[in-house]
Parts: sequence; C-alpha cells; structure tokens
Amino acid sequence: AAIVSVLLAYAYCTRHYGHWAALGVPHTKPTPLLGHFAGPTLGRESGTVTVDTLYRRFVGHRYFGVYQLRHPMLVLRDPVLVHSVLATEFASFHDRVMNRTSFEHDGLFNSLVNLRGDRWKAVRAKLSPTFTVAKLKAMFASLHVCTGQLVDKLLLLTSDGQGIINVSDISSKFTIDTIGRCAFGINCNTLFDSNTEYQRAGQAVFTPTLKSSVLNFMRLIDLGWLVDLLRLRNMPDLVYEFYSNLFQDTMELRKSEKEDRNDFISILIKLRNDEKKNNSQVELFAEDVLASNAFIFFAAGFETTASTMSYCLYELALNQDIQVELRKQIEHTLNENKGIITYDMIKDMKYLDMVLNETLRMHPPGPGLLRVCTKKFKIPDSDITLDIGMKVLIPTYSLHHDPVYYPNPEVFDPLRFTEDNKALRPNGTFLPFGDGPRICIGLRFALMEAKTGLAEIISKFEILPCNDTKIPIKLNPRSILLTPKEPICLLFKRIK
Ligand code: HEM
Repeated sequence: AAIVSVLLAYAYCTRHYGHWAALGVPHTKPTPLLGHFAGPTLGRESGTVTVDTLYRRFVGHRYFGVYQLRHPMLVLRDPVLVHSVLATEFASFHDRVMNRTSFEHDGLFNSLVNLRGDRWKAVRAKLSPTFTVAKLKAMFASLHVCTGQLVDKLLLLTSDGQGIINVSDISSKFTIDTIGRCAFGINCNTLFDSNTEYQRAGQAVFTPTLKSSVLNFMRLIDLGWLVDLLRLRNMPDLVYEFYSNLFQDTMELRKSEKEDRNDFISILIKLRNDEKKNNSQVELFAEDVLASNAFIFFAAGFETTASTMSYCLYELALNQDIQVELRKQIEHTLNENKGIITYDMIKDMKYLDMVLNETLRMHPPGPGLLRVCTKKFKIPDSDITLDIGMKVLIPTYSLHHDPVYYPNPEVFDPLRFTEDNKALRPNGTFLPFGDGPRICIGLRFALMEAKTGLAEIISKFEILPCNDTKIPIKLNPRSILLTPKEPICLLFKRIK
C-alpha cells in the first residue's frame, strides 16, 4: 500500500509535466515534484537566480515554460509581449492571483496587491488620489522632519568624523518613519527609539517562514481547500497583531482630532464614511479592506524604498567618480536654493534621477511581476493560446540585466538613463515599478522620498566601501524581495 501511495502521489504531482512539450513551448526538464523551483523551495538559492539562469538559457526565444511544483507557468522574454500583458492586453491579465486563492479568511489579504477584477478597479480608483502632486507637496514638510532626523542620526554615528554605517538598517528605519509620518500621521521614531517592532513586523511580511512555505506548497498542490478549512494564515501572528493594532490605534486617534490631515488615513476614513452615508449597495470598504490596505501601504512602502536607497549608496561607494559628479550637482542646486531642499528642486535634479534609475535597473527590489490569465489569450505570431488561470511571470531582474538592452549589464552607468538613451530602448525593458494599470501606486512617493534622503546624505557625507562591505552582494534566498544576504555596511565620512 505504501508503494502504491508513493506512486499515486508522484503521478499526481507530475501530471501536468507534459504541458509545455505538448504546446511546443521551450522548457527544461523539471525536477520531479518540485518543478523548476527546487532551489528556492529548499531555501538554497534565490528565486531570482533560478529564473535568471533559465532566462539566459533561452536566448533568442520569446518565452519559455516552467513548472511551479505541479503547475505550468509561462516566463516572458520578449519586451513586446511583456508590454502587451502588462498594459495593452490588460483585460486578459488584470489579476495577480487566481480565483481560488484560499486566502479569503486572512484578515490582511484584501489589499490592492491581491484584489481582483472589478473590486480591484474600484478600490484602486479611490486610493489613487493618495499621492497626487498636490498631496506630495503637502507631505514635504513631514518628509523634511524625517530627513532631518536621518542626518542627525548619521551625525551621531560619525561623531569622530567618520563611522561604519549599516545602511540597510538605517534606510529601513528612515523609510518606516517617513511612511508613518507622511501617510499615517504617526511618529514611529525608529531612528532614535530602540523599539524594533515596526521593522520586525515589516520585514516578516517578505520573509517566508516554514509555515508559509508549507501553506504555499499546499496551495500549489491544490490543497488550498484544506488551508481554508483550517483557517490557516500565511504570515506570523506578530504581523497580524501589529498591523491591526496600528490601524485601530491610528483610527481612534483621528476621531479625537479636529483638523483634517488630508493624508492616506483620512482618505480611508472618508471612503468608509461616504459608503455608510450613502448606504451603498456594494460594500467596497469593509473593515478588512481598510485594514488590509493600511497594512500594504506600510509594508509595501518601506522595505522596497529602503532597499533602493541602500543599493544606491552601495553603488556610489563603489563608483567614486559618479558619487563626486552627483555631489557636485546636488551642491549646485542647493546653493541656488539657499541650502534648502524643496519638492520642485528634487524634481529638477536630473543626474540624481539617472543614478536612481540605474540603481533600480541593477537592483529592482521586486525582481519579478506576476499576472494570471483572466481571459483566453492567443500569443501573437504563435499557435499558443493561454487558458484562464495560467500564470505568467515577467522576469524584471533578467530583463534589466539582458545585454541586448543594457550592454555590460554589470557596470553601473547612470548615462543609460539620459532622455536620448531611454528613447532607444523598447517598452517592457525597465520595470522596477511594474507597468500598466497595476503599476505601483506609491511610485511618486517612493521616488520623492528616496531622492530627498539621498540628496541629504550625499551633500553631507562621503561614502566609501570598508572591510565590512560584501562585494559582490549575495542575495538572501529566503526573501521574495531582492534583499542582500547580509546587510550593506559602508564607511561614512563627514564632509562639513
Ligand atoms: C522604490 C520603492 C518601490 C518599488 C520598487 C515598488 C515596486 C512595486 C512593484 C514592482 C509593484 C507591482 C507592479 C505590477 O505588478 O505591475 C508594486 C505594486 C504596489 N506597490 Fe510598490 N514599490 C515601491 C514603493 C511603494 C510605496 C511607497 C507604496 C505605498 C505607499 C507601494 C504600494 C504598492 C501597492 C499598493 C501596489 C499594488 C498596486 C495594485 O495592484 O494596484 N509601493 N510596487
């Protein structure tokens, strides 16, 4: 009976392994049971490296097939196809997850990232005004407080004129304090307080645990119904407790305030109240949707931006000529504006923009984009039709490192992002924030925040590599973001 059970389990897990061969889609042989993701599943290798190795094998192809455990998934290589899936053919790919997700009982699941179809569209439309230019300008004063604290902290850590700084840690504290103050109106004070709850709860979101890996494994072998039945949740309990308390406390605090802060939380409160007032038939903003979105604005907002800032400082430390040039331009702009950074000034710093884009090219915090086919789609110039439910992966990291679009891809060269050079590349080759209607909602906020923080740092400190700097950076195989295995440490020397 044991042998029969093993054979049956094997047959079940490998049942679809003929899918790509039948369609004539290029692919490599999958590992029995684990498909193409044995390395990441066993925590041996980052998923980014796994996908990139396959991407390089299929030079000259527009796409290739992989198996995520027992399920086929199509990986795109052709930027034209990438752009169709993300933007022009959005009607056929509007969701990231399938219908039967078995996450519905998870109190933090109903955020923009996971919502589907019309519900996503309606919620996205209501939340889009969070980061209009007018709102960003209004947030600038709060951002100033945070950049001021960032500089104070760095001055403290370099009181002898210089010091080794764990930039991964400092950047994530800075971005937590900033999103807290600008979007939630709360003072997290992680830069100066030793309380690390915000950081722990935030980072836990992107770090799979044994439990979440097992649950995802169950979903991938179609045992999601069991996850549902047992009402199991993916993230550690600390995440749920932390974010629901944060959300409740913030909402409570608002009730006692007379002045409207006009930030993200006040948008959420207005949406909820309007719905109640109008007795809306469709309830878009139930408590769980509010809490989920508050959670995602916090969680998706800080580690991604912090990662961008620390990779940028790392590249500037390794490329001193670029650092000098950047400092010259920042100082020039600062001198013209009496030393005070403003929103418009940040927008005008062209070289800073190029440096940041080159950082996001080499080190995109989100190394891949996921879509699920929501309406049958025939791949142009092929005989292949994707069925509803087929997963499509867009390998951002690999496209960003493809020498066809970026010659010498391992060289950090901001000049790739002059207006002329950008115009030479096709759509679908630069996707740090995704593309199309589901592009990152926090893009403008993230860029404003990272640029302001970096401009303050570069104008006041010289950044150098030191013995603690790991070169090259190794990726953490257990993170779904492009997170370094060990924190990035650099030497900061005060300039004035
Ligand atoms: C440098 C910083 C950031 C990077 C690199 C980044 C990257 C991304 C990427 C790649 C996506 C997926 C887009 C797609 O599928 O086409 C995304 C979606 C999203 N991001 Fe960001 N993000 C950043 C900052 C932020 C911030 C600051 C917030 C909020 C305050 C935020 C909130 C979201 C949300 C809610 C979504 C889902 C959007 C939807 O499906 O409608 N992100 N982000």
